[in-house]
Amino acid sequence: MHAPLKDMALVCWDLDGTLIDSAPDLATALDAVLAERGLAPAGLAGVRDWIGNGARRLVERALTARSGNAPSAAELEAAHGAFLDHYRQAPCVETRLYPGVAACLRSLEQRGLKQVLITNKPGDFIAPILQALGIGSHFERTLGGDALERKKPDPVPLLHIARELQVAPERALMIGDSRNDIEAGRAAGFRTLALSWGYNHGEPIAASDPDYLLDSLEGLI
Ligand SMILES: O=C(O)COP(=O)(O)O
Ligand SMILES: [Mg+2]
Repeated sequence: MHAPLKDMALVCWDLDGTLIDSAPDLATALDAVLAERGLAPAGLAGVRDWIGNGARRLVERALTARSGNAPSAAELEAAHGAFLDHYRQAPCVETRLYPGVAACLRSLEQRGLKQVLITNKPGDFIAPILQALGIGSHFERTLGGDALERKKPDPVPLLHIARELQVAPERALMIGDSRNDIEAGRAAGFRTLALSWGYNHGEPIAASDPDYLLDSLEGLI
């Protein structure tokens, strides 16, 4: 068995930038919100740099960058609501699985590993996207960014899942594309695996010093 999975019982997957390239549909919704406010689009590049800490932070970063000012609480509230409305209408039009994802999820399941999804994305969007892409059946649990008081990089969601599934932290692996995943995993006492293709606020994920770093999921199968 490959080193990252040795002695593991539980694999916790991040969603955006790890399993799915969701930036195009996020950009469509975000750009609609910006256009309604007379602001220039965020585009794919903006989304890729600003995603990772949940929808509200994505909208806040976009408004701040494109208007030159941080939004007031009321402006942010309204724009966040508008973003969720737009995204809800089309969460999985251009969103795609990254190469090797479906095969990897199948392979790990066949080896008897428990698999769960821990994302900072609002929970309502998880099932429609997983279903549209045909990977929903592989996860014993899914946890959205609004499910608990705290989200990644806080370890709370990871520890919550490990407790629920009765797996010791040292037998759990967090796999993700961003420093939020690696910091959460380390703080939870999990092993950490970073994937190089996702979104990490414009920085190389190696800077977060994960236990393992892969450029392809072939390395896990
Ligand atoms: O910030 C988001 O909404 C995406 O978060 P994720 O990378 O934790 O799936
Ligand atoms: Mg991610």
